[in-house]
Amino acid sequence: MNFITKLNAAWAANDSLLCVGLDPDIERLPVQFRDAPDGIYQFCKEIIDATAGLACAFKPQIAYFAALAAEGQLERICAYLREAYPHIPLILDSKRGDIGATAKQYAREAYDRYGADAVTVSPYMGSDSVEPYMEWQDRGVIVLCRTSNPGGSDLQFLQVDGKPLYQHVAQLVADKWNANGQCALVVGATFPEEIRAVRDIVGEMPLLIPGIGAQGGDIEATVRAGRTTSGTGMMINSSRAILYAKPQGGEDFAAAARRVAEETRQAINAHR
Ligand SMILES: O=C(O)c1cc(=O)[nH]c(=O)n1[C@@H]1O[C@H](COP(=O)(O)O)[C@@H](O)[C@H]1O
Repeated sequence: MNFITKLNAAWAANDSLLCVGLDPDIERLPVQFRDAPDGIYQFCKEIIDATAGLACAFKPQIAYFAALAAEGQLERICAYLREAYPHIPLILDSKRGDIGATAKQYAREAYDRYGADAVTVSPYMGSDSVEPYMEWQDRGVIVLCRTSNPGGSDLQFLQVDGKPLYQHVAQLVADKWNANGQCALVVGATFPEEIRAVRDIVGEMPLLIPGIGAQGGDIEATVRAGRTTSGTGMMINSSRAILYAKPQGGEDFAAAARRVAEETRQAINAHR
């Protein structure tokens, strides 16, 4: 099953547009996981089990693993996701971008080493830097377009031939790079007007939308701007707000994560 088909099925199966981000910051993990040799894996596994019924995708961010030489634990997390929840897309967030020969190695890393269904990539080195990913025709290529961070405006809002640069990226992906129908775009929830502009350019193409939760993006404005005619079309990511949800009453961290994930899923669904 290819990435887009799997994503469509996951949207329907869990009635969810919520992507759960796996960004395990060692300093914020519950104390029992910090010194354990496989503590990052165990923490993420509990989060995955607590939220799998509520998510349309999981998105591990590679930096949290690579910084601690914990790629082995990321491999185990990906293997666990593929085995226990094969119907939920696994997005490796590594935001790669390099010349073709090197990009091919990054593609092998994402798709073969980690078995990801999709990977995030930067568009700024151009067509030949994303072509190697397209050789894996059943996998997704998620291209940065209008990122959620304030500094994204430095370049992405530059006017080029009468329109902002991020709109050129959306047009290029829709017209050329998406020939196999395997692309998606990243647009931040912190920029709902730009979500709408991108949706107008790309039709039904899926959007990965980080920026709700810890970054303060507005869920209602996001969903209204990004939904497709079928009320889907988005993987709305939340990482820290779910991973480090504050337990209430007798809850543990996983129950708190599940509660916040469910509240987020419902808040999204209220506006589809
Ligand atoms: O590609 C991404 O996932 C991404 C793009 C973007 O524009 N903004 C953004 O925050 N992200 C990622 O989405 C996640 C957001 O995390 P929270 O702010 O904790 O929900 C992090 O893993 C970021 O690296």
